[in-house]
Amino acid sequence: MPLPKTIALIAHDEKKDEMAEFARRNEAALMACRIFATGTTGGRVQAACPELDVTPLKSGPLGGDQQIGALIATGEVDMLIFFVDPLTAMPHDVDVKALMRLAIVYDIPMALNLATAELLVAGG
Ligand SMILES: O=C(CO)COP(=O)(O)O
Repeated sequence: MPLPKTIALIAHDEKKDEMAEFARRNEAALMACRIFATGTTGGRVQAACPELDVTPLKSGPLGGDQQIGALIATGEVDMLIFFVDPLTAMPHDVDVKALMRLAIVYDIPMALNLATAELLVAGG
């Protein structure tokens, strides 16, 4: 199954290396997609894979999660890959929860860890 046309990529700080490696490993599949990302994540992904079509939004704590939530609500993002750090308290935890809630409300595929993200890009 081909990937959806538009994907959001987000990684908390402790997971950004993992996201950059994930993007590199799956660069061929991601080439077919428009990618939205929170600010710092987008910069890391673009640096790792300069050929990818990455649109960076605001950094997560400054509203980036909410921007991606709005894109899900308007049907402009149809898959979410979000490498969450479960061991660090976040000042914008409510934004993170709101984003996950919208992904559930609009029933888009959502991966919150590497294992699930690999399944999604493999079409599983
Ligand atoms: O905080 C984030 C998601 O909640 C990620 O934001 P950055 O990609 O800007 O670090």
